[in-house]
Amino acid sequence: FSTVTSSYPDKLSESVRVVVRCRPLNDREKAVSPEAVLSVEPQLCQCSIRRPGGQDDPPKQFTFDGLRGCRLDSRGLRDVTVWHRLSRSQGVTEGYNGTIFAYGQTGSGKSFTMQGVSEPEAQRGVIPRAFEHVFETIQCAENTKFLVRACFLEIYNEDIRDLLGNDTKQRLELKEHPERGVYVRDLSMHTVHGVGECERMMERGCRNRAVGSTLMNKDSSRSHSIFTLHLEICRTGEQEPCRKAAQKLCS
Ligand SMILES: Nc1ncnc2c1ncn2[C@@H]1O[C@H](COP(=O)(O)OP(=O)(O)OP(=O)(O)O)[C@@H](O)[C@H]1O
Repeated sequence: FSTVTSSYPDKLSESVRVVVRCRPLNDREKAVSPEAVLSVEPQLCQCSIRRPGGQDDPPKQFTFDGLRGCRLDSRGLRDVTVWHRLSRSQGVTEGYNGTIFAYGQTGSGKSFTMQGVSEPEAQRGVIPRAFEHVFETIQCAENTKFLVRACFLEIYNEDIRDLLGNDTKQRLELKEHPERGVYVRDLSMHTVHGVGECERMMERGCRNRAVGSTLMNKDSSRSHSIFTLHLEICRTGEQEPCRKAAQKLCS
């Protein structure tokens, strides 16, 4: 995607960036009201919402750091760039902490956006793209050693569970340490060496997630999950201490 230009800037002074994704109407929504009330202008990162039936009312307009529409045609390719860059934009391999999380009502496409599907390429999620980015960067890095460890937890009804632990039903405690900050006690950590290992852990953890059903989404997850990659970055032959950074991927 690197040759495709995008209005989504590479370097922003803001530490928080908001990218909006609009999903196509599903069959239930089309049956209720086939009228499209949302229009998007990805180049301007703007979307407009019209009141249903209010043809004469001016639409409400919103601007974000990036925007991806529903279509996956040739123009959609440019929109994919936004997604691709989002998953690459976090500087975890340079020692900066980062979080990517999806926010929206049930059925809006949070899991689909974060996890996605392997085919077509354009529908791959932010999480697999972020795995690739981290390990591609590690492979290309010179004079630097990396230790990568993963953990995966679920928050469901205020309870925290370790999706990769020996006992995935056990409730874990949230603690705070003056140097470490907020952490989950007894959360298991797993050393990972590549994208395949991360994907297998993700699959294993997802099988242990609580899945419910809502009127708006028959596969509703009803819970939040956080997959974290913890990196230790050591420059070989230098005296400076190793840096630590974490990339959190939430859905
Ligand atoms: N961009 C998209 N294109 C096509 N289908 C989509 C898209 N986004 C979501 N969907 C479909 O919409 C349904 C709901 O998506 P998803 O499960 O990701 O929602 P969610 O926001 O995670 O919901 P919940 O909070 O209830 O878990 C799924 O069947 C998914 O395949």
